[in-house]
Order: sequence, then structure tokens, then C-alpha cells
Amino acid sequence: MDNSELVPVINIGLNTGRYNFDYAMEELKALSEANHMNVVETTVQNLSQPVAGTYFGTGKVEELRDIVVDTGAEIVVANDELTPSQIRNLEKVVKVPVMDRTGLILAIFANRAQSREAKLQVELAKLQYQMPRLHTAMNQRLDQQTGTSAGGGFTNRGAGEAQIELNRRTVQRQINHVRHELKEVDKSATVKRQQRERVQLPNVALIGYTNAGKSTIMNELIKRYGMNEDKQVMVKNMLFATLDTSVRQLQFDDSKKLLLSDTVGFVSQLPTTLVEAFKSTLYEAANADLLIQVVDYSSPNRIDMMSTTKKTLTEIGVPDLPMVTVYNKADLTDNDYPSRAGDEIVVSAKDPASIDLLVQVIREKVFKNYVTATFLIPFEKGDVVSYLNEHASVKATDYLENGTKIEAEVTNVDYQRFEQYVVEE
Ligand SMILES: Nc1nc2c(ncn2[C@@H]2O[C@H](COP(=O)(O)OP(=O)(O)OP(=O)(O)O)[C@@H](O)[C@H]2O)c(=O)[nH]1
Ligand SMILES: [Mg+2]
Repeated sequence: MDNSELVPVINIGLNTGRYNFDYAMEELKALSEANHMNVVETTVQNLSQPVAGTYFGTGKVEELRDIVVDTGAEIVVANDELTPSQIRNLEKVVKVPVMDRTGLILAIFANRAQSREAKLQVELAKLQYQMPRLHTAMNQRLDQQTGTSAGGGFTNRGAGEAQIELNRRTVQRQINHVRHELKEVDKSATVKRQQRERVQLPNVALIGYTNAGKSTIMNELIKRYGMNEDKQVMVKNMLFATLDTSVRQLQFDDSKKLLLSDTVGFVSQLPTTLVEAFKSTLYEAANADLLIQVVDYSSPNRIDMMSTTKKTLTEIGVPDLPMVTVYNKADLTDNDYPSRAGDEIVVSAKDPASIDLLVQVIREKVFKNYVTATFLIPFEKGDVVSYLNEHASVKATDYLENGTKIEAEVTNVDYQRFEQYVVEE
């Protein structure tokens, strides 16, 4: 896409000195680009806190108006979440729609959502965000951008109170409707989860900042160990390529299996409405036996990205789980790869030796509770024999007159289950 197809925008931010401001502004630029915008100018102000009515101070707002005129920017994008009146007051002066960080992330999510559940979750978050902002110019813009009709089709600018009240009621009805549909979707998702849990395989989740390479790694693993190769997941060089959790089963050469899930990428200051929306999507991560944190090792912001990931995990209620850190994209750095230091590895997703190392680390972590034992299973217990053939790593089978003798490596749980058949060597 060349620049002429992109919407020219101005990024604005308040440096309150409280967090890594430069990183946040860089991220805002990346988010803007992910939303088909071209950042033509960035304007910041140092203030200990936002001005209640207008975010920026009066003089700075006037200056912003001039910059809008000079650059021909069509939208102003603020680094923070603004109050509805801040948006409205700013719009009055700068005379173009003002979008805040939350609105921007919502617009990206709305464009990326694929599955019905993700679409509904984003729709709900968007409606909740729009509710108090129905009278802003940006509200209409968000509707146009996301191509949905929610709350659209009416003129909000200068609309009378009665009209706004009517719109509010429409949006409330839509919220109720989406909530209801989500409940239905959730029921079938719960059934799927329960089916998976019954299988009792170790659950490994890829997590981390958006664009780190989670889906690429997932696909490399599926290619080698997937049960059916065509089920690849989407990889794209853009923020939030993955909005849904996809779960795949992997089986290694010794027939040990695990479930691997790919998850939505994180970004700093993820709006609360979206954190809520994605809790169920991140269920897999919350219930994992092992987290694989993927980090873009080539990014100068990797330290901040890692703390963002850590913070988000806490926010969505993921407990302290065993974690392996994968410094990916080492091919774009001067570092040697693959290499390992304890639970941290340096890799490049497309490098086969890197994937070998990753698999080795994962196997060490999730299969550590395996034991090798010899079972003698009576012939009438054919189901136990087929279970072991299916779920355990069978090393030897011998047909004796009093049953089938199987030497196999099994999980602790399976060992206890079939302990009655264990025989001494
Ligand atoms: N050079 C290089 N590029 C990589 C590597 N791994 C992934 N990429 C590229 O990085 C981009 C993002 O990869 P994805 O796998 O989609 O990233 P993700 O973490 O799933 O991103 P989200 O789904 O947005 O959270 C793609 O263009 C990949 O081709 C790597 O090891 N080296
Ligand atoms: Mg992805």
C-alpha cells in the first residue's frame, strides 16, 4: 500500500514522566500504521497530568489546530484514553475527528476479528466504549472504519438531546443482544474445552507481545509434529494478526503428545473493556502447564514488551506458571543462535536447529513427570492396551499366555491409573 491510500494522521501524547513515554509513542505509531494510517506529525506536551477539559493545554490545542491545517491530517490520535468531553472539546478546536488509544485498538481489533466469538467480543467492547461517546465525531468514524452499523446511520454532531437518548437506547439494545449471543457461543466453546481436558494432555501456550513471531513458531511446530498439516495459523507482519486462540495437538516421534495454543498478542495499555473481552480467549493460556513467552529479540523495545506481557498476564488473571522465554528473530541481530541459558533460548523461527532446541526445552518441561514401567494386561482388558498404544510411548510389546506385556513410558497420572497391572522386570 503506498502512502496515498493511507489516512494522514497526527499522533499526540502527554509526557507525564510516569512511564516509558518514548516507547508508548512508538507503539502508538505502529498501532496507527496497523490501522491504515500514515503518521505525518507527532506532537507532545510535557504536563504532570491531562487538562481536564481538553487533554492538552489551551495554547497547545491552538498549535495542534495549525498543524492539522498545515499537514492536511484527517484525524488526531491521542496516546491515552480520553474522556468523552475531552474528545468533543478537542474536536471543536481542531475541526477533525479525535481518536484515542482505546478507539484505535478497537478499530484494529474490529478489522482483524475472524471467528464469531472474537467478532462478538470486539463488538461488545466497541459498543461499551461508544455509549458515552455518541456525540463525538469520532464515533461515526469508528463505525465507518469498522464497517459495522452499530449506532450508525444517524448524525451525532449537533444531534439534539432527544436524538442522543434514542441512540443510547439503540446501543443498549445492541449490547444486550451481543451479550446474549456471546453466551450461546461460550456454551459451545466450553464443550470443546471440556473435550480437550478429558484427553488430559499437557497444555502449552505461546504468549507474548504482538508481532513477536508466536504464530510462525506455532506453524513450524505444526509442520513437523502436527496431526494434520493443513491446519496452519495465520502469520502476518502486522500488529494483532492473531485474535483468537487456536489449539493444535502435537505428537513427537516417541508418540508423546501435547496441546499447543497460539494466543492474541499483547500491547501496552490494553483497554480494560478489551481485557475483559479477551479473558475467555486467553483461557488456554491461563490453564496452561507451560507458557512460552515469545520475544522479538531484534526490537529495541523488547524489555518494555516483556514487562507489558507480564503486566497483562496479571491483569487477565493468569497465575504464576512455569515459563520458557524464547528470544526470537535472532537472525535480525548479531547474536549466535540457537543458544540456551537455563529456561531462556535465543532462536530464529525459520531455522530448523532452533525449532529442535525449542522442542527439547518444551519436552524437558512438560514430560518430566513421566515414568517407565512394564505392565501385564489381561487379554480381556483390550481397551487398556489400546489406550497405552494411543497415549503412551510404547517401547516393547510381548504376547504372553496370561496377557499382553507392554513396556511403556507413561504420565504419572496414567501410571497410577494402571498400577494394578504393573509387573516387576
Ligand atoms: N526475520 C524473522 N522474522 C520472523 C521470525 N519469526 C517471525 N517473523 C516474522 O514476524 C512477523 C510476525 O510474525 P507472527 O508469527 O505473525 O507474529 P505473532 O506473534 O503471531 O503476532 P500477533 O498474532 O500479531 O500477536 C511475520 O512477518 C513473520 O514472518 C524470525 O525468527 N525471523
Ligand atoms: Mg499470531
